[in-house]
Amino acid sequence: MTKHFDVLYLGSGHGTFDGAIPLAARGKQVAVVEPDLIGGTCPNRGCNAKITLDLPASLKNQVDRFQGYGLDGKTKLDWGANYAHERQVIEALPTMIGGMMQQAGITLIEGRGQFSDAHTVTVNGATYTADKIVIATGLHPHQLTVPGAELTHDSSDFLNLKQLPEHLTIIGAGYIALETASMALAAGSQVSLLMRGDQALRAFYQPLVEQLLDQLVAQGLDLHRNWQATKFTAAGDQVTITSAAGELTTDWILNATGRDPNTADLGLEKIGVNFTTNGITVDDHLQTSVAGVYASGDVIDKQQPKLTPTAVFESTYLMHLFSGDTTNAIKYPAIPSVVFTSPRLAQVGQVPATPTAQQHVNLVDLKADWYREATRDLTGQTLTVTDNDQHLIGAAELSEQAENTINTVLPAIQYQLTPAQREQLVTLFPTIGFSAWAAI
Ligand SMILES: Cc1cc2nc3c(=O)[nH]c(=O)nc-3n(C[C@H](O)[C@H](O)[C@H](O)COP(=O)(O)OP(=O)(O)OC[C@H]3O[C@@H](n4cnc5c(N)ncnc54)[C@H](O)[C@@H]3O)c2cc1C
Ligand SMILES: NC(=O)c1ccc[n+]([C@@H]2O[C@H](COP(=O)([O-])OP(=O)(O)OC[C@H]3O[C@@H](n4cnc5c(N)ncnc54)[C@H](O)[C@@H]3O)[C@@H](O)[C@H]2O)c1
Repeated sequence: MTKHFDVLYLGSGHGTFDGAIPLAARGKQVAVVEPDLIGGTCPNRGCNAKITLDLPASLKNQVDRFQGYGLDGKTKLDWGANYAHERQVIEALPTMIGGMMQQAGITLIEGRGQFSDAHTVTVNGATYTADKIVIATGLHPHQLTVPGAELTHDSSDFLNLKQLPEHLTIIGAGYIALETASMALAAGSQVSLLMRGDQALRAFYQPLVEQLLDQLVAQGLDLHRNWQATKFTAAGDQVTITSAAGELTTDWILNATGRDPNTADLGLEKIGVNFTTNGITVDDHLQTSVAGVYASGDVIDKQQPKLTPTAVFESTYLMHLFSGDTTNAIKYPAIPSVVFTSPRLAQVGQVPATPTAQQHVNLVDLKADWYREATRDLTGQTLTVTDNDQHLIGAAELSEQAENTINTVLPAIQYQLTPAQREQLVTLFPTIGFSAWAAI
């Protein structure tokens, strides 16, 4: 017998569960289809796994900076123990998230979903119908097409390494490439990073990106610009990478050249859901080209960064839409982003390469703040961008605590606080929050 639901989600990541759980708790009949680990990329092979491995790496760098300033004796990162801790932290997450869904009354269906019509999905031969179906199938690592590409590895493979290679080579210059380089350098690997062009982290404020690259090079990064791999060849236990610029032989290669939307084999063409190579096309209510079929999270073709906070915001919006709380179009807030390198690079809002007459840019050295002297965090900068009425409209920072600076100033941007209103918000002293608030 075909089971019918109010809402059925394809995928169980943040694009689904942050909205699906409260939706089911409000009495809607909800189903979630998932072929893999419950919770999707972020908990299992993304944010949570990565940050657990990174925290000791960034802490090690902080301890190193305090040598001769109150600490005596450098520390060593034990990758095997770091990996074991990562597993301990993340292994329980699928059961925890699945338990929260079941407790709310959600039916979990194991398997890969495929549309047979706009209201019907088949999973392992069984048929399920729903008034509304949400496609939240996320992304998968981009595959290189040059000969020998099967000799490279993806970010999940890296997060599962019990032991780091002596010489790691990373292809790409985005989030995953730089975060992995930062961790591996702290763990003592030799790291080469091959940039296809001349710019890393294209969406970020480039003067700060260049400072970040300088700092990683100072930590030992072997950085090659304009170096495009044309071939990979096995060389004993190693792999040789060929490019027009020369050859490089290495122990292990991370392909960090981006992630592509999971739009294949869903039956989208059959039911008429439009999509591009960047994801599923949606309107301002996250509805696809087919009535009753929605999309949420990374799989959407959008301008906003494909991050967990964006996926959480979208799944929560859909929960309100499906519950009848709103009929309004989605209105995205200022969405912050951070690269978890050491130092971190974080930003939010407008960070113009060439400011207009309405954008006033102020770039200040961390050194100007006494608290950064106390934290031995002295080499980055803080960027603030204000409009003609002194509202904060953008901010960025390169520092070990940049994520906390940007989190602190978010309300000033989102609610367009005036200088007088900002004065009414008093932060703890001495903290990074105080420094951040003082900077705006
Ligand atoms: C290494 C790495 C580190 C990251 N670090 C951060 C970070 O620090 N901060 C941050 O904000 N973001 C980070 N991200 C991005 C973040 O993980 C994603 O933005 C987030 O997971 C998006 O959630 P989602 O639900 O849209 O997709 P996913 O979490 O990818 O979930 C999609 C789910 O759909 C399932 N699925 C696929 N096809 C089907 C089908 N046919 N039927 C049913 N289910 C299907 C998949 O198995 C998957 O579980 C990171 C990503 C990676 C890869
Ligand atoms: N801290 C975070 O929030 C975080 C961390 C990791 C991943 N993520 C998310 O995961 C996703 C994927 O991250 P990513 O770093 O793989 O993608 P990305 O888009 O950030 O970077 C891809 C990089 O690969 C390069 N590239 C593309 N094709 C190439 C080729 N053929 N040869 C060489 N270089 C090539 C690009 O120029 C770019 O530098 C993003 O959506 C990102 O938002 C976020």
